[in-house]
Amino acid sequence: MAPEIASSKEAAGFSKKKHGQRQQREVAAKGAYVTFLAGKGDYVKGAVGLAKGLRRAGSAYPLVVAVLPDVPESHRRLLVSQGCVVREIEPVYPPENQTRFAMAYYVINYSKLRIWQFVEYEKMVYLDADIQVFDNIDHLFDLPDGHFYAVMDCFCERTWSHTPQYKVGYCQQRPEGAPWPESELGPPPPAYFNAGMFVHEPSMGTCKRLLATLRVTPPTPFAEQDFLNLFFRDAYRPIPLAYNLVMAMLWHHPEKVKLADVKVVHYCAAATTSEPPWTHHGDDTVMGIYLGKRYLTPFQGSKPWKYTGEEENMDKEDIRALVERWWDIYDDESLDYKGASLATVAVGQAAAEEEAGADGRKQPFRTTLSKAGEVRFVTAPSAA
Ligand SMILES: O=c1ccn([C@@H]2O[C@H](COP(=O)(O)OP(=O)(O)O)[C@@H](O)[C@H]2O)c(=O)[nH]1
Ligand SMILES: OC[C@H]1O[C@H](O[C@@H]2[C@@H](O)[C@H](O)[C@@H](O)[C@H](O)[C@@H]2O)[C@H](O)[C@@H](O)[C@H]1O
Repeated sequence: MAPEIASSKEAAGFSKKKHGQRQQREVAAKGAYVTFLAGKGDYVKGAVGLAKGLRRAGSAYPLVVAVLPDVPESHRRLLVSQGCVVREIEPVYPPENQTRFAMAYYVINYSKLRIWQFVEYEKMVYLDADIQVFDNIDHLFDLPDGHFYAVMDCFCERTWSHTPQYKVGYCQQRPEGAPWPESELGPPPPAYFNAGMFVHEPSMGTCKRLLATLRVTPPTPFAEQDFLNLFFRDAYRPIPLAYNLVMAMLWHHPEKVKLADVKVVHYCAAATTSEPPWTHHGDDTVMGIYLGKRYLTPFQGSKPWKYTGEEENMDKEDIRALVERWWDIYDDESLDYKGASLATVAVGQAAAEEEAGADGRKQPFRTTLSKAGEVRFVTAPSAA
């Protein structure tokens, strides 16, 4: 069955039934921001930073954090203490397939599709946990219904090296650059968005169609981002770069970036290092993909909580300044949630034991690189 393409109305989850639901949901909250959290690692810092950044920007909407079952209780309590609405979601996996994702861990990102189930909200703005909001963007909730809004991505990073665009040097951000070889490859690819930030309308009908279509859609390197671009191809409406500055734009298309106008920064630059990422940073939990001579380490690069400034492109002054701005918000105690503490954050022994694992040791894992691109998870030798 060919993958189903959502119509504009479909994209809004609009259906006759929806109108009925909408009447029933008159009291439904108009909207909420939503992010996604998986695992026991440091992305929780990103979610806390995002909650504080939205507060600093004076947002009127709550932040929902969709957590996979493996997010520890201590991280959930921390998020609640920062005023977040924590909602556990079931993982979503793509059909079995031998595809190699651009990043091995992208397979967990399919679980983002669960946020279409949050039908208590009429409209949601999704933000990756490695995003920070520096200006109020609440006006996005007033965008016309019936479309899928997101910022166009850039094809110039190594993470795109598997694509025909990268091979011919074509990027949608600069179509006047290397022209798309239409005679050889047919029409250029349709506008393609970065799935780290988007405006969508939750609907059970749309969620069911997303999951049913996913079951018959072979996975591709950019995982749920590729899938969402396919499913919402007709409903997609590009919004300005200011709403999701994909970091690589700073060195691939600097002429398109006016930092003073940027409202949302996406710390998503993957970096490459000559040393295996775990030795490079002495951190057993860092994953990496072997590219032949170098390792692609998604977690380093521009992730503020892992930032060293040592990797390729990361030593640029504007990157350093943006990372500092992220930390200024994260460390600002005046931005902590002051509401009724729905839960105290017991980060004491109990939580530490919980995270250390049954045998009391921190459970590191590490990829071992049997050959370029193939990644297997094994226990870190040091912990053996
Ligand atoms: O171990 C992980 C990896 C990813 N994520 C979530 O999945 C999103 C997308 O992953 P990532 O940011 O690494 O993708 P990028 O945009 O950097 O390619 C993150 O922002 C987090 O919200 C997570 O919670 N834990
Ligand atoms: O699972 C696929 C992921 O694909 C995207 O990450 C990529 C993409 O943006 C490339 O264009 C960049 O070159 C790359 O650095 C970046 O990691 C989304 O940001 C992320 O949320 C998630 O959907």
